[in-house]
Amino acid sequence: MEIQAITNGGLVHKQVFLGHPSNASGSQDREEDSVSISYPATEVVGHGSFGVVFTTQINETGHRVAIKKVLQDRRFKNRELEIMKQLIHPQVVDLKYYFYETDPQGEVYLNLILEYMPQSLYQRLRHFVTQRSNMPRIEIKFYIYQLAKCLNYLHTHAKVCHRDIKPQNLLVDPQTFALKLCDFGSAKQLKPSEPNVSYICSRYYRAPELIFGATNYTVQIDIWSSGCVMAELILGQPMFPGESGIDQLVEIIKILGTPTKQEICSMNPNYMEHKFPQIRPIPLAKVFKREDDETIQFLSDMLRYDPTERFNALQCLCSPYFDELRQTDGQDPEVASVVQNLNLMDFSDQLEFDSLTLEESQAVKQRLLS
Ligand SMILES: Nc1ncnc2c1ncn2[C@@H]1O[C@H](COP(=O)(O)OP(=O)(O)OP(=O)(O)O)[C@@H](O)[C@H]1O
Repeated sequence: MEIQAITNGGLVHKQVFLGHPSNASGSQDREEDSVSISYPATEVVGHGSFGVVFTTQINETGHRVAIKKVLQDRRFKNRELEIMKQLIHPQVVDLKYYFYETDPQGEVYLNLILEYMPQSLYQRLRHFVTQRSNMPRIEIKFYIYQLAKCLNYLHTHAKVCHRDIKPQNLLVDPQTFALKLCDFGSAKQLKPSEPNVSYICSRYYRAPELIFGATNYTVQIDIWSSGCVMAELILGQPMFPGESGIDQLVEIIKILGTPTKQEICSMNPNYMEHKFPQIRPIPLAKVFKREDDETIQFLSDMLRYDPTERFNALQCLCSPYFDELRQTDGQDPEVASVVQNLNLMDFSDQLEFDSLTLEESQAVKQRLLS
């Protein structure tokens, strides 16, 4: 779903709740957490599977925002809202406010007022593809680094799995190269003791354990999707363009080869007895002919069948592939200025390393900041 806005003059006045209420523990909507705002009325043009998104500017703050309107089932809390209220990170689209509306038929709608970003990564990539050119390697590196930073925060601090990482849900500003994750409509806090549905995530980006129908999957499914996104930015087209659920597995096997018994066991032990045709892997260096060793190695670390062998978000951040962003001596001044403006080397102990022991976090910091 893409968004557009047509302003038709009139001002809308709304009493809205703050996206991050002062009393973080309470999920009740409290009057003391509400403010009044106004914005020019906009006509909705884009429709998605769950709702509509339009854009406007808040009069009181001057902030450009995107308003996502979704049908709200009165019987349940909205999971997207509950998750977004908790998330505060530079690489997550910020929930500024929210409000409810009832239409003449009595249907309740939830409106999420979000920080605005000019483009999706999907649109950005199309820009290069239509020009028959490639996205510059350094631009890919800026985006994938921010995605890894975002997932490290989501997975370790917030314990949230996004479950729908794809270029359409990664919003970018091509002027600054900032990237922010949006659409938490499929996101969930995964608990090891509770099963989760496997029919989530958009087809091309689905981790193999989801295709195998696993219900005990982990946040590592987001890393697979991120590997697919990175591959797509390099290739200019999806790496595994499956035409159906099962064809998706065929596309993966065509490149990575048939998974071993142990890999299948790690994805879903129920498939152990299943016979798969034996296909040999194609080395990634052949698929990505013009990429250097670090890039190939990093892609293969993200695109592993076994979710426990697949890099986690922090391992991704530590990959030599990103050393170009960390280099201090002789770094290209343009790269250095993007790194500085986006605060890419800024880490908050509390948000980003709180799953590590003191020793581990010191070692990681040395790697990340050297
Ligand atoms: N904060 C934002 N700033 C700018 N554009 C946004 C923003 N949030 C969403 N969009 C645009 O709206 C599209 C749809 O948003 P989102 O994915 O949250 O809605 P959805 O109903 O879940 O859509 P879909 O059916 O594509 O899953 C995004 O792909 C993006 O193009």
